[in-house]
Amino acid sequence: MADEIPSKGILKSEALKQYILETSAYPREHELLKELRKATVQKYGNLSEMEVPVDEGLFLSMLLKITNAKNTLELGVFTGYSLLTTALALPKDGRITAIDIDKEAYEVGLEFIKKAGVDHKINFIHSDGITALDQLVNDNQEFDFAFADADKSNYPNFHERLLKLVKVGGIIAFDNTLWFGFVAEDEEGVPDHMREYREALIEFNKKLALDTRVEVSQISIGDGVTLCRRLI
Ligand SMILES: C[S@@+](CC[C@H](N)C(=O)[O-])C[C@H]1O[C@@H](n2cnc3c(N)ncnc32)[C@H](O)[C@@H]1O
Repeated sequence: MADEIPSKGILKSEALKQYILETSAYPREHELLKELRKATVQKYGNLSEMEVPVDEGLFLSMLLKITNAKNTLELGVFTGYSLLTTALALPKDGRITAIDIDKEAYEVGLEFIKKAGVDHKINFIHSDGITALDQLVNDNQEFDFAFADADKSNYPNFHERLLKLVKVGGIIAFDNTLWFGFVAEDEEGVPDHMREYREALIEFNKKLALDTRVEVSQISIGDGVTLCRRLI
């Protein structure tokens, strides 16, 4: 199929990816995350590649715990793999504001979120990201952590708003910043439907590198997560 998504990852080989998943990630994956992953494949087939991979989920979960995050924001929910991961990682009184234009996909995951007993932590906003973020800025909301995983061409616009919403010292994490490794490949080798985001992410990565308002660390997990710690 022309619009198929390649298998996610930037590792040297598919075998190494499988090694990581089978040795340390799958054995640690919460039962309901496993169920959600299966239900997503069943309903969405190859599009289930949009979910954060299991090893990245474990990384995000640990990051939330070591930073003692309590009030978080998620942009780009899909069926909720990263959302359920976050909800499981946060303390009992933790809160996640989750934004997506696609409510149907969120509802696929909601069943598993409820089964896990963490739905009370979630405030789902069915909206386009920019509109919802502008509203949160107007309402003077403040977050400890934000995970951005919606449309990649909007990352610069999300970033400006997230810098107002995440507290100084808090983390903004941008997913897919190495875009299946395509950011380091010539455009000719990139499937047509993935070129726009490749270009956008190349520009965004350059911008972030020069952005003195944040400390930046490019994590080579999944297909790249960039952590920005707000400095001012
Ligand atoms: C890569 S998926 C998110 C995957 C999710 N984090 C997970 O772990 O399963 C991207 C999601 O962003 C949503 N999206 C894309 N553009 C958006 C926008 N401008 N505003 C809000 N949501 C958007 C899509 O509907 C899709 O569900």
